[in-house]
Parts: sequence; structure tokens; C-alpha cells
Amino acid sequence: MGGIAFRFCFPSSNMRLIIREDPTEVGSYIANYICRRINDFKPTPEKPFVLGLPTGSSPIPTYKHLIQLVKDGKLSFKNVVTFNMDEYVNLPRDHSESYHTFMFREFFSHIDISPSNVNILDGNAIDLIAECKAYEAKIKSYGGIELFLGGIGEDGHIAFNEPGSSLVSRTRIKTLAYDTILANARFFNNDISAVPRMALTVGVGTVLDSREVVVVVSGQRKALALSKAIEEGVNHLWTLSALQQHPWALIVCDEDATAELHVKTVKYFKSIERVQEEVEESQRKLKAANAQDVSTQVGSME
Ligand SMILES: N[C@@H]1[C@@H](O)[C@H](O)[C@@H](COP(=O)(O)O)O[C@@H]1O
Repeated sequence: MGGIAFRFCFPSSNMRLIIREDPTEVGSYIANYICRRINDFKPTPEKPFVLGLPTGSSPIPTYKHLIQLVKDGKLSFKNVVTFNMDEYVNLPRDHSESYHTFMFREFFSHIDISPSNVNILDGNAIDLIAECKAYEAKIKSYGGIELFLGGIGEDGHIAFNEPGSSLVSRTRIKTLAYDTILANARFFNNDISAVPRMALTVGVGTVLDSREVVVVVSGQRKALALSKAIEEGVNHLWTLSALQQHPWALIVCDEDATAELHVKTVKYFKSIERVQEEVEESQRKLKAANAQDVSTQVGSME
């Protein structure tokens, strides 16, 4: 795995950080990255690409760019199965701010994905615990998640894993932190009382089980969370920091989100970006060459 080459370089081991000028550039970087990963995977109905997805304003530029790639014929979601990170509890599915509505409005309705391949937790299920267990089981039935795209809250939460969450948690019911309710009130006409108090969310452990994690971080209001997550130790009060334990994690942020980082941290990650890309490229070529070898061998046996 390419990340091994960087393990000795920085305290946060294989966690990579890519810095782009603004949210639009962050979105196009991530979308192109996901596009490459899906196309290299060559998904089929029998072996779909399993993709974890977030909501929030930060991933919108990524979704816009992915939609464009589909329209341009460079990417297809026909053999992609998705699992969303979270959903509010007791908010009607057709409410304008439910994550079901968000995902179809911002993404799924504009791409060629089959609705039967879309998985979003049901926050109105009669038995919420059973719903969470079934979600974990369904992820497992697909052989796990290939790439989990995530976003973070201002308090460093990933999905709805609020400060203090267990770093080995699985999909479950969470009571939202007051900070999150305040932050999300902007989607509910700034009416704090209209924001749901609970949510269903994949756990930190569920995210860490994915073979790859990519996180989008944009805006100065996320700057403290980013610095806590990558410059300090693994800490359940900043659940994004758990990514330091993941063998292949990538954070893509904009310049504003780097405001609380040390200058040397920013310089370090900028300086290794080119080397990382070269390693990734050589890994991709190696994989493609191996696949070619196998098909030539199979061909000569026929
Ligand atoms: N549960 C979601 C998170 O998954 C998301 O990452 C966060 C950030 O939202 P935004 O990108 O709008 O700041 O919002 C909510 O709390």
C-alpha cells in the first residue's frame, strides 16, 4: 500500500492532507479522485463499488462535479451501491431537510444510480435499534465499504459521532450535541426548536472499517477541528482524529480550513503532495498491469 512509504514522515502516519484554494477546487479534486477509484475498480452487478456518502454543505461541490462527470460520460453509478452516514430521527422522510430529501435533491436524482442501490438509515423506523443493526449487516453483506466519503462538524464530529463517542462505535442512535443543533439550525430557518434532537449514525468503527476514507473539510469554522484531528493525538472528543488509526485516509480541505494549523504542517503536506500522487499513480499502474497479466494468462489457457 502506497501509504507505507509516508509512515515515518509525520505523526499522523498514513493520513494524507490535500489543500486546495477554495471549496470548488476541493469538490473537483475529490470528485475526480472518486471517479478514478470507481473506474479503476471496474464495478459489475456482481461486484459493485460500495461507496459511503455524507450530507451537509461541504460535499455539495463534490456532488456537483460528480454529476458533471456522469453527464460527460466519464463516470457511471450503475454498479455503485451507496450507504449514507446518517439521518435525523423522527423527521418525516419527505421533509425538505431530511437527509433522504437532501441526497436525492443534491445528487441521486441527477445521476444514473438505481434507487435500489441507495441505502439511507430510516429515522422513522418503529424499531430504531433493529434498523441500525440491519444497516451494519447490509454493509457487511456487500463485503464492507470500499470508500467512505465523510464531512465533519465544527466540533470535529464525523457523521453524527459527537464529542465523547466511542472510537469503536457502530451504527446507533445518537443524541445531538447542543453545538450541532445550533450549527444545523441554519437549515431550519434558524429555529433551534425545529432541529431534531436525535439521529441515527454509522459509528466511528463503521467508518474505520472502510478500506479507504476521504473527508471533505471546508471553511474557517472547521479550522480548529482540523488542527485537533491531525496535529494532536487520537481523542474521542474530536472524533475525526480516529482517522489517524486508519491505514488509508485522505483529508481534502480548502485554504480557509488550514487557519489553525502550524505553518510547518501546511508546508509539510504541500511538499509531499506530488510524491504521494506519484506513489498512487505507480500503484494504479501496478494494479492495472497485474490485472492485464491475469487476463493474458487466462487467455492463453483457453
Ligand atoms: N451529520 C452531518 C455531518 O455528517 C456533516 O459532516 C456536518 C457538516 O455539515 P456542513 O458541511 O454543512 O458544515 O453536518 C451534519 O452534522
